[in-house]
Amino acid sequence: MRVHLCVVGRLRAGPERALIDDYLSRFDKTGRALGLGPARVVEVEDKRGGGMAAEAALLRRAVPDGSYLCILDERGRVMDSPTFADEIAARRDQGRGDMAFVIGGADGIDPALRAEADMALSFGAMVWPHMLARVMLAEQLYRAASILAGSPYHRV
Ligand SMILES: C[S@@+](CC[C@H](N)C(=O)[O-])C[C@H]1O[C@@H](n2cnc3c(N)ncnc32)[C@H](O)[C@@H]1O
Repeated sequence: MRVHLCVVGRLRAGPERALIDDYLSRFDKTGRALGLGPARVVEVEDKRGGGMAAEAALLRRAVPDGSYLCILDERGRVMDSPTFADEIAARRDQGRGDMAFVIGGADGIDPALRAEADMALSFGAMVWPHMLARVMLAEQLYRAASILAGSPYHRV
């Protein structure tokens, strides 16, 4: 199952980008034997200032048809890492070819796109900057693959 991180805004080279690349390449390596991956990041940017609706149009184009769509939103469902891993495994086992995660920009995700999502995932009630949300998602994807592989990366 391919994994797409569809995000608003371009992230320049720097520590956040290095972490994302590292976690996603670890996810790809660990996930290969599990039928997970590869993961890719698609950055969209609306340069005309069209706001959330314009960003939503770009994000919809970035999400492959038939994807299981999970938006990231502080009002979404909070879950522990093993449950997140189970969610991903369940989509794979349902035969989904693609799972897409959407992270919004400074204004968040357009309500119409939010309503189209199959799931809303929260990293807690606090609002995080989008670049940190990307790093956290990349790490949780790697953690999920490690849990499913039975490797000792995740310890409670
Ligand atoms: C700076 S936040 C935007 C917050 C915006 N004020 C709003 O009302 O949604 C940018 C993006 O990061 C993600 N994000 C931020 N905090 C989050 C959290 N606690 N859980 C999940 N995603 C989060 C969301 O995708 C959000 O659209």
